[in-house]
Amino acid sequence: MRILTYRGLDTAAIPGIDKLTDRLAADDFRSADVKKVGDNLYRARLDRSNRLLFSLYRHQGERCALLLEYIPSHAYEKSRFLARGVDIDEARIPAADAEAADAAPELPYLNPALPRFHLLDKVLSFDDDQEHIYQQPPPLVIIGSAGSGKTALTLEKMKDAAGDVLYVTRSPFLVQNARDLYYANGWQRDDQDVDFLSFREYLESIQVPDGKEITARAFAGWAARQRLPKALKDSQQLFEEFQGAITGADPAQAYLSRDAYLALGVKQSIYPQETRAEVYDLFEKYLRFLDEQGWFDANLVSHAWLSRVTPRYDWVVVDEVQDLTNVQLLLILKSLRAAEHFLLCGDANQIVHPNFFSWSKVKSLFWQQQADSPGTPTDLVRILNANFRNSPQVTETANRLLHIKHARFGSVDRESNYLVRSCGPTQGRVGLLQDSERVKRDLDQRTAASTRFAILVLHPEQKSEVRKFFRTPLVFSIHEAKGLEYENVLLYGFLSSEEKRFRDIAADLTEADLQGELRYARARDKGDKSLEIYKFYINALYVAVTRAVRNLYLIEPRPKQHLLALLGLTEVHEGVDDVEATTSSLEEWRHEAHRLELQGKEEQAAEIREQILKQRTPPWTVLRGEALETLKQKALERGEKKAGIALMEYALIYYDQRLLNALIQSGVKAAKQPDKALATLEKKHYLPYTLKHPGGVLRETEQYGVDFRNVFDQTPLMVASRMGNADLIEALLDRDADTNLVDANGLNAFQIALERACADERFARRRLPAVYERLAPPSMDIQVDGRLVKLDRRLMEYLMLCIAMVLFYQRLGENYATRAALLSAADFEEILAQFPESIVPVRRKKRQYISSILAKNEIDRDDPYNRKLFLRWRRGEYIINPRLSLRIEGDWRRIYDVLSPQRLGAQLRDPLRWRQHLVHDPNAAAEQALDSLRAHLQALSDGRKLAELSRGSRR
Ligand SMILES: Nc1ncnc2c1ncn2[C@@H]1O[C@H](COP(=O)(O)OP(=O)(O)OP(=O)(O)O)[C@@H](O)[C@H]1O
Repeated sequence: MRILTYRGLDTAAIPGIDKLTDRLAADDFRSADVKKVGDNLYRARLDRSNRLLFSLYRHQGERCALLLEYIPSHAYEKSRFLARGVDIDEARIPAADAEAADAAPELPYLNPALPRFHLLDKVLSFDDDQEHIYQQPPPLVIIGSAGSGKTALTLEKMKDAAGDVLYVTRSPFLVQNARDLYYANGWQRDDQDVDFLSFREYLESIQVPDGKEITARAFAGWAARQRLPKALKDSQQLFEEFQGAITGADPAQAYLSRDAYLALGVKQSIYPQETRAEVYDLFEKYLRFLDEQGWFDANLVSHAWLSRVTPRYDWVVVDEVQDLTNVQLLLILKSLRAAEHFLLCGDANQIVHPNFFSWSKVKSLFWQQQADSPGTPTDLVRILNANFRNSPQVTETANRLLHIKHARFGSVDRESNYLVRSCGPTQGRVGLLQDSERVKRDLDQRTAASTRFAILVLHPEQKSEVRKFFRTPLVFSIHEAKGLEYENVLLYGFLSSEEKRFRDIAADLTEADLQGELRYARARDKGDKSLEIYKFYINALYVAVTRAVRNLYLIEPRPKQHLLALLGLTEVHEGVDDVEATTSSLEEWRHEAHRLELQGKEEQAAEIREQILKQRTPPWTVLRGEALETLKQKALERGEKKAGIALMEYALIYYDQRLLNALIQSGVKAAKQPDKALATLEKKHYLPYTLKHPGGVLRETEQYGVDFRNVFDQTPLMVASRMGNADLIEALLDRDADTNLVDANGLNAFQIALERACADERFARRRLPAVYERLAPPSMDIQVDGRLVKLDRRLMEYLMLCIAMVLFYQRLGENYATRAALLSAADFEEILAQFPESIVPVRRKKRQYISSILAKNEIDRDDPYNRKLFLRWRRGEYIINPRLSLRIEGDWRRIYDVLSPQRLGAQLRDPLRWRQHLVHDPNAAAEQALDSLRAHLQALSDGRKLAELSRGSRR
């Protein structure tokens, strides 16, 4: 058996490791005392009390043991790889033998020369190029085609960096994905603080810009309202020109002057000289449009922010750098404490519209930055040219395209001048299909229900043509296709829609022009503008082809085209028997819709939900806004009994003590015994959420979507969380339930479980750990002093802010009404004391520690890591900073708009009577106190200073 060691495992520090690995290598599992302790997790015996954890794999018929973790003194509960909180009884776990490896998963690639492996979401053995780059110090620019492992390698390199680290890329989807990969399998490093930010979030972390970022869609809407001359009809192209040529390219200015724009060289603009004046007129209109309609342009903001950004990172990683402009990149690099501590990766061949990205520009940007620090390395660029994602057949076609592009237009630049070596795990097919009714019908039948088959067209208008023949919702124009990948891809009329262009591209090339390696060559005719325009078409085709992981099909009405012949596609197939016929489950379609939504492909996601999932809107009325007001009227003013009960239920769910008081006063007796009423309510409304087999809940999610709202404005995830049903939570998360949605109190599902745990010690001990693990969102977006702060869930501040939100309802009203007190360290201490160790370690539960966190995050405290979460009202008493905002479902909302101050209340108390006729009603005084608290919160939210307010003294 082959032995491989995880890169994070320090074998030198493990006693008896050599003897044990010898035994494993000899397949002697018996002497190694191997036992199975988890899913592909085995433990072997090092000595009496120490153990080693490993996994089994196969590679090309060979058995492999992958050593993962040292477990000293039976301390399985501290293991990174075993699920937290495991309880392993060594005497009861089954023994395993070496044959277990024969059924183990296959490793797609294994470098024969490297004994160490890496681990993200899966095991990786780096090839020689990857390993070489992995060993290089920064600065580094890693260039590689799609699927060459840039992201994987970069993330592994990032793990070696201590201090403050930034990972930034344009697409929010990629950011989320990268973060998940990074922390997969329980990875953590205490001396590292990583921000995973999309470029927009990065801008916001310097200063949140006013308005919303302009989108291609909004731009297209604006462009449609202009009278555009024919040459400027393509709004996407115009958008690219504004964002890549007029703004963004020159960091020295926000945008080019008219003269500077007109003077741009042929290669610096999409448009020929004669149309540029009109383009610039439109650009000026665009600037006005942004201003008037409250949009912002990321380049313009980036330029403005150059004067605000300060160094705050020790390491910066920029992924998909080709999607960023020069000014954006400069803004990122300026956040570095040491200018050369960066890692950039990207692929110039994946640019669809020419946005004027070039590696030489990136390099010169770096050199400008470095002007005053000579002695930095000159050779920054490293190239990855393997492909681990696509089948060899698809890679071969992509390589041919690179050849054609090279032969016709010269190299994009010296750095993007390489072919791709396929390490693709599976074989595939590339074929041309007959454009006939029968083929299309058969193809549709095989693919309509499959999430693994997508159709790509060049122009958005072609989508409606495709829909005449194909039912699949997975139809994309090339601009939408970037970043997507599917097992099977059909290009429909891709070349025929621009036959002349593609004919001109293929020109008189012959097979002989497509041989050998690419050599760096400049374009044949630099002045020929048309060549620039053609690049769009060839790049588009390149991107389209590389979306296919395994099989690529083309249907062309006119299949006899020279370019197709150059790609080796001369034979037209009439049968589609080879095409995989799959019916994806509803589950898979749900995932697909969700994945597309995350990537901003709303149109296709909506189509899936409508056509395939057939989701409906629930028939009931959700209690919010007007419906809630009407209910209040019926219950409180008209005294309707049924309405009274419904309103009481609402008040109980939302800790609305004021509403409960009103109900008691209007004679709803049950409201006097909230605990009893709550138990009844849970039986009445939440029973299906407590069952071991929650089929009823899941069926409802199938009808209405996983995040539907019940009458109380709660999603199924929120209710499952409230009931502490970890299995149901798991099932809902598997269906992509959204953990960020909030209820009518502004609390998300995780905070709802916290709310319960704060009030119920048993829940905190028994239910909270499993819920916490699954539901706490990785970070909270907060805004303080106009800047975005991503509060990571690993921080104590995250938990403290969440608890403060919960205590707002549970304690603040009572504290203030009875003692004129707010929230203190004692309140937090009391709550945290009942949380289990796995959530909060003992040292973090101590009063002193809690006080230090409150103090460190006071708004006026001078501390570099102050997140300004709390306002100190008076000594030892706090509220959440009223000037703090939270991002809720995409929009910034001030904290006391998210929470509901009108719900602050205190329990009714009996009037005090003394002598014979003197009566004091404490309830009126309490209400008065709370009114003044509400007024204070409002004033502080509006920007008044605490010192300006007259605060009541303690009673
Ligand atoms: N050495 C390796 N062995 C096996 N699989 C690998 C290896 N390196 C990368 N991969 C896998 O190949 C796939 C592509 O890698 P990755 O996403 O890092 O590529 P990329 O260059 O960033 O691609 P893109 O430009 O499309 O984002 C991933 O599934 C990754 O896990």
